[in-house]
Amino acid sequence: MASERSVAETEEPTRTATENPTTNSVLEVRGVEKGFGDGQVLTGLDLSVERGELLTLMGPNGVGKSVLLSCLAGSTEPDAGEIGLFDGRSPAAARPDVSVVLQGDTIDPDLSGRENLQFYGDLHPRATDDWQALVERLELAADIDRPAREYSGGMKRKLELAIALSVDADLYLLDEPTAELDLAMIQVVHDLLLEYRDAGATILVTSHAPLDARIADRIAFVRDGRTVATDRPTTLLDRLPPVARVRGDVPPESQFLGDRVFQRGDEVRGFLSSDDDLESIESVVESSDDRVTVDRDPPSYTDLFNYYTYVQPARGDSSNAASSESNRTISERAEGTER
Ligand SMILES: Nc1ncnc2c1ncn2[C@@H]1O[C@H](COP(=O)(O)OP(=O)(O)OP(=O)(O)O)[C@@H](O)[C@H]1O
Repeated sequence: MASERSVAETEEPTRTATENPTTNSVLEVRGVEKGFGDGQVLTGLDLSVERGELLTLMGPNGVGKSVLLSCLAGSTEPDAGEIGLFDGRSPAAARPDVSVVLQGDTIDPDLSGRENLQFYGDLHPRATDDWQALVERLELAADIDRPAREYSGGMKRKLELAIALSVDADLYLLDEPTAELDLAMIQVVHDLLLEYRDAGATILVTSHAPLDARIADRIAFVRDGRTVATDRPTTLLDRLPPVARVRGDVPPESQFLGDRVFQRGDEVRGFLSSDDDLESIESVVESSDDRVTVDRDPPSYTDLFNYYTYVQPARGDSSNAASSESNRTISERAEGTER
């Protein structure tokens, strides 16, 4: 039975692996570029994932999250840049210690759920029988002998996740594991990922759902093919410009940073240069109408997503501590050598 615990969007992560100062890097990505034909997808992406942390890679549809994961898994060759896993191994060399789910790329529709699990279990050297408990937790047990072609989108996501998590890996690369899941099942998946993280696994999850920010030790936002911000969720929230909430009227977008406003239910939200801008918004809305309110509101994870996706000018990620080391190659760092 799925947990009934509510998923509060602004709930903060309860356990944070990155508070442990002894962690070290499991995944290093430096200047990765990848294009298809004339279209450039990744344009020099840097990323570092620490041992035992759960990092959520966020960005809008089509920004290149899956392409990056495919590069990390060794399924796609980058055009440029470096990828080092664990002690600087290539994706191909690291494969026995990594468990990967690339969305929509895993399940054989002609096999049942159980046969898919057995097929992938035979392929991976670190596969376990944990899939039986996982399909129970994910409420897939009743459908496990049906052909996968009959599965809904959410059932396929759950089967992919059971395949990935039944491997006793050191690093999990999970492409949008909560896509198409209902809220109760998202909570189950979040609980599972935190359990794996707490047991010592390193997890990289991609997502365009602000809800997935709540389990992240760190979030990395991708925009225009590179990371534009990487930090703990609370740090990123603290760093956001003031958020204005307007109810009862829609002020001009030009009043807000990035000339953007965001509709949420019956309110409009936008970012301000400073709290002083609240007054100028009040001056342009229908302030004689009692139903119109303008106030400052604490930022939510949706605000965080909107800011880094649509408002902040795209630029390199100065907050990614690892990028300050980008002048050293991954192999140099793996060997502990200095330039
Ligand atoms: N094999 C390919 N050939 C050509 N273009 C591709 C290929 N694979 C990905 N792309 C393009 O790369 C871009 C990034 O795709 P990707 O699937 O990585 O996005 P994403 O960030 O994972 O999006 P979503 O959140 O929708 O899953 C898209 O424009 C996509 O069309």
